[in-house]
This record gives sequence, C-alpha cells and structure tokens, in this order.
Amino acid sequence: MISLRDLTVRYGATTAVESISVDLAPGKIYGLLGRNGSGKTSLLSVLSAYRKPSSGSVTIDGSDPFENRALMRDIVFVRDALDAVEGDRAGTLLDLHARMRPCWDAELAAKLVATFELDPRKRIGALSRGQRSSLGVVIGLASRAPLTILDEAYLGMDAAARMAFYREMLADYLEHPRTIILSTHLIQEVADLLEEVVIIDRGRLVVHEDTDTFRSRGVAVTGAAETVDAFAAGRAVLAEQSLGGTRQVTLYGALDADERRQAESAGLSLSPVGIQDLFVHLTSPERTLEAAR
Ligand SMILES: Nc1ncnc2c1ncn2[C@@H]1O[C@H](COP(=O)(O)OP(=O)(O)OP(=O)(O)O)[C@@H](O)[C@H]1O
Repeated sequence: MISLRDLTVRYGATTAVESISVDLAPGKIYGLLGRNGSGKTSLLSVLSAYRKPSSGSVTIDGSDPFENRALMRDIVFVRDALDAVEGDRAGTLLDLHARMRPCWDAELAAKLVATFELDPRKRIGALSRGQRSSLGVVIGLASRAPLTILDEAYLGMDAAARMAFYREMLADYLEHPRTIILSTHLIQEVADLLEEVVIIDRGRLVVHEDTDTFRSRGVAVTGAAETVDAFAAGRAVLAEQSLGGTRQVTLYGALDADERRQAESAGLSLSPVGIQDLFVHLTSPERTLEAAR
C-alpha cells in the first residue's frame, strides 16, 4: 500500500503539492491527472524517492522510500529526462537497467525494442523525441517493478507508437500485475486502461476513486431552459451552455433511477459525460467543484 499523508512539496515560495493524503492499493493501474503545473511530477518525484517531501510523508508498505535502497530497486520512474548520459548508447542504458532491476525481463525488453523499432546502437542524444519516449517505455515495462511510474511517457510518440505502448502495457500487466501510475494529459486515450483516477489541481487532491464510479458521476442534462434549471437546482453544476431556448448543463453527482425517471418524464434528455470532459470541468479555473456546490 502506498500512503501519502499531508504530503507537501515546496520550491521556495511555490507550493507544488499541498497537503495531499491518499492511499493507493497495490496491483492497480492509476491515472494521475492534472493540468499543467498542478504538481503531478513533484508528487511522483517524492513517491519514487527522487525528492524528499517538504513536509508530510510517503510510505510504501510502511517504509519511507527516500534513500531506501531495497525499496528503490522496486520502483521505476520513467520521466522526460530519462536520467541517462546523452553520449551513451540506448543499449548501454538498457543493460544498466537489466543489471539494476531484480525483475528485469530481457525477452520483453527485446520484444519492445523491436515493436518500437529502436536501434540500441544509437546514442541517446541522437534519439528523436518519440524514440526517447519509447526507450523510456521499454525501461518502464521491462523493469517489471512492483511500482512502475510513467510520467507523460508518451511525449513525442506518434499515435501508432502510443497504441503499441498501451497494448503492451496492458498485456504485460495482466500477466504480471503490479502498481502502475500513469501521469497523462491524453485522458481519453487511456481512460479504459485506468482502474482508478487521482486528480490533482493546483497541488491539491480533487478526486480519487475508481474510474467507473468517477465516470458515473457526470451527466449532461439537455432540454428546455427552464425545465433544465428546475432540475439542476440544488445540484452541483460543472458547466452549462445555451442555444436559443435549449440549455445543457453538466451535473456532478450520479442520478438514481427515480431521478432519471423524473428527468425523462419532464422531457429532459440525459447523456453520459466522458472522463476527459469531467476532468476539464473539475479543474477549470472558473468553475471548481467547490464553487459548483
Ligand atoms: N525545480 C523546481 N523549482 C521551482 N519550481 C518548480 C520546480 N519544479 C516544479 N516547480 C513548480 O511546481 C509547480 C508544479 O510543477 P510540476 O512539474 O510538479 O507540475 P505538473 O503537474 O507535472 O505539470 P505538467 O503537466 O506541466 O508537466 C509548478 O508551478 C512548477 O513551476
């Protein structure tokens, strides 16, 4: 179990992560979602023991990962920087991880290198943006670390490479379940892979729940403006738009069967809201959930 307690990360006057407490059960794929600068990388850096929290704590199965060699071997953190010597060859970096990672799977690494058409003889500094990301993904997946953290691992990858990444990740995860945390802005693309979503906004935790429950909370209600307004009264409204006499509101909060019947008999139409739209509404600067309530 990963437990964050009042986790705070500050850089001088900037508070990147503010008092986040959350428990993440092992063996799931998590989506860490947040707008630019919301604190995702800062949070993941602490989780992967790259950085000490300013205050609060992180424990993994009860132990602090910071400077904990045994725990750190079981955490792989793939991020933009790749943590590599630019003059080294891609294959050298893979060999390094093969030696460092107790669960490294050389066969999987070779298969992924072929899938992404990577040339292990190429120097890291000479890789294209997408090839660098692919190399990161090979390291992330072939490490088979019990805690695998992929921070925007897809940067620069084209659509075909991203689809291959998702496919390979899911296939390997199903055979070798582990905790995977994906930080991503491509929410719609990965939505079906995520078992739980964690949303942070301006350093604070906004949502942590299983993806289906989160998805079920969003409903778009469309109909005559006054009927929609009457139905929406007292509910959390995340967004609204009107065209002529027709209004659509996005509500946050699952409707029960009675409420659905009531809406439909009033002539309103109900439609689901994708998790990307829910995310956008919940983290929009103008309309936070607190404001909506
Ligand atoms: N090394 C640093 N020094 C000073 N401020 C930093 C540093 N790293 C991050 N920050 C600040 O902390 C805040 C959170 O940044 P962070 O990189 O954690 O966000 P993020 O959610 O990963 O963003 P993005 O989606 O744009 O990658 C931002 O305001 C950023 O400017």
